[in-house]
Amino acid sequence: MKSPLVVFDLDGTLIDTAPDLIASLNHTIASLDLAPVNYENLTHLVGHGAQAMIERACRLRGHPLESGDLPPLLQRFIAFYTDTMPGDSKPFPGILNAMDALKAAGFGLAVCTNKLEKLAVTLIERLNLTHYFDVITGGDTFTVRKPDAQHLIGTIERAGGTLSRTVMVGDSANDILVAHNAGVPSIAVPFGYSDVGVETLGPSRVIAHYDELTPDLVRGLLAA
Ligand SMILES: O=C(O)COP(=O)(O)O
Ligand SMILES: [Mg+2]
Repeated sequence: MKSPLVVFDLDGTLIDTAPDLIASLNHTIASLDLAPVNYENLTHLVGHGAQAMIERACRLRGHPLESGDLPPLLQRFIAFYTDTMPGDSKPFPGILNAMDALKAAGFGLAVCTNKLEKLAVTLIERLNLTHYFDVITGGDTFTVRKPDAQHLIGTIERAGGTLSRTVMVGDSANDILVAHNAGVPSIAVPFGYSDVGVETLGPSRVIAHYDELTPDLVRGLLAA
């Protein structure tokens, strides 16, 4: 039987990236003379990748984008974010111990994020976390992204895992939805960037701290 696989979302789940996402977004929209956004705004903006984040921020600031506006803004975002990474971004409390314990128990670990793959890989590299993961897939790795089941299914395939032995961990609607769509159990964390309470998203479990993310919890969800 294949080892269990735990697939993590990135922004708001593995890593607290909010300060750098906000700074990069504000650097980007400043070029249009738009007022900055804050953490409260971010929960409505993040989760669908950089393009959607920029489009939503511009709309929020009363400047809906026209076709052709986006590419230079996206380049500006990517350049600034790449230059500043890892910035103030850091792994959430307890996640490294939890991943160490999962790996020691023989579990595979993977990342399935709607962040652009290159940005996700670079951030994880600069935080020296690359060795934890069998695979990192982003919002542009496949032709579809979360909440489309194929993003998670493709991630599991690349990690050498199997659908019936996988649990998804995330902070937002797209993570719980992608797990539901792929038919795998999900664990929600309440400290990320969801604009609604994560318990309302229908996860299999909510954990308040990564101390709770043990091999036994994952085995229990897989057995249920
Ligand atoms: O960057 C985003 O918009 C989403 O990132 P996430 O899927 O890792 O939460
Ligand atoms: Mg997230």
